[in-house]
Amino acid sequence: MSSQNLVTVTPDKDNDEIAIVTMQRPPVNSLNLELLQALSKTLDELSTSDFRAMVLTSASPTVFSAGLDIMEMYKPDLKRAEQFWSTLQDVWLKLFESNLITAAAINGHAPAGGCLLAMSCEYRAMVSGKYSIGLNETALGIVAPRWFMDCMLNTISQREAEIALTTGKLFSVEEALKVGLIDETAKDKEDAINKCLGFIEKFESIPPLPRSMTKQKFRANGVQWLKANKQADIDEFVHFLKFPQVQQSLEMYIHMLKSKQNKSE
Ligand SMILES: CCCC/C=C\CC(=O)SCCNC(=O)CCNC(=O)[C@H](O)C(C)(C)COP(=O)(O)OP(=O)(O)OC[C@H]1O[C@@H](n2cnc3c(N)ncnc32)[C@H](O)[C@@H]1OP(=O)(O)O
Repeated sequence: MSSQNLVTVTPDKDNDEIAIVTMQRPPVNSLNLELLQALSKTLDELSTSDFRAMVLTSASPTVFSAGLDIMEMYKPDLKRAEQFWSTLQDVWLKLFESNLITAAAINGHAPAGGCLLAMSCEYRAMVSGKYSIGLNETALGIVAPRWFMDCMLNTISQREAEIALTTGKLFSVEEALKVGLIDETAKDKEDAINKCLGFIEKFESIPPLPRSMTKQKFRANGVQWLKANKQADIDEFVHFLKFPQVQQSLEMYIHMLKSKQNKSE
């Protein structure tokens, strides 16, 4: 699939000022460099378009996004790893600080980087079912960067976030609702999108500029560190990938994912 098709933008059928942004990198929307580049380009285009709001969702029936593509971190080409991390930083900054009203229709699992994308939006509706969401990095033997943590702190309490991150917790849909990691549950993807549209409707009579400036002021503390330390953060990521223990943990995790699949065959 060409990178152009990895993300589609469709106007909502009843309101052409709302973009439905769909990630479609089968099977699980894992965020590789190309998907991140497509997201970054889409966010640039949306920021200068007539759209005033976006709903982020996925074309997969059971996965919103499986997070970062582990193959980008396992035995990586270091130049590509730098570009990969820098693009992830850009996607996060563009989405977290977007002028648009942003909502996530989470139609399946959203671990790690998938949770980051959802948390970067202003509102989250998640389809009920045996899905999970959270920052599970420690369970993989890796450490979430501090801007992932800052992003979670914009959503849930410091105490809940610290326990969740240190234990690598993946929340069930009910648990996520209870701690405020998601705002509402939905019966299916269509219902999740409708709930996002309901959230967007709240701003019907609010002028866009003061709205987005207010949002950005609330979010300024979270982005300040990354903006001041972009290159140091890239260097730390690349340095971290060079540790044999990190590569070993990733290798074990990849085997676990593959053997999980063999078992269910
Ligand atoms: C300093 C570093 C900081 C890093 C910060 C962030 C880190 C991350 O985001 S790391 C990624 C964390 N993600 C996960 O832990 C999720 C892993 N995946 C799953 O748990 C399941 O795949 C999921 C629940 C999302 C979906 O389950 P299923 O629908 O049952 O699918 P499969 O598990 O069978 O997967 C299908 C296929 O996709 C491959 N896969 C899954 N996730 C990833 C991934 N994140 N990266 C790359 N590839 C992934 C999986 O191995 C299967 O591949 P095949 O065997 O080749 O079909």
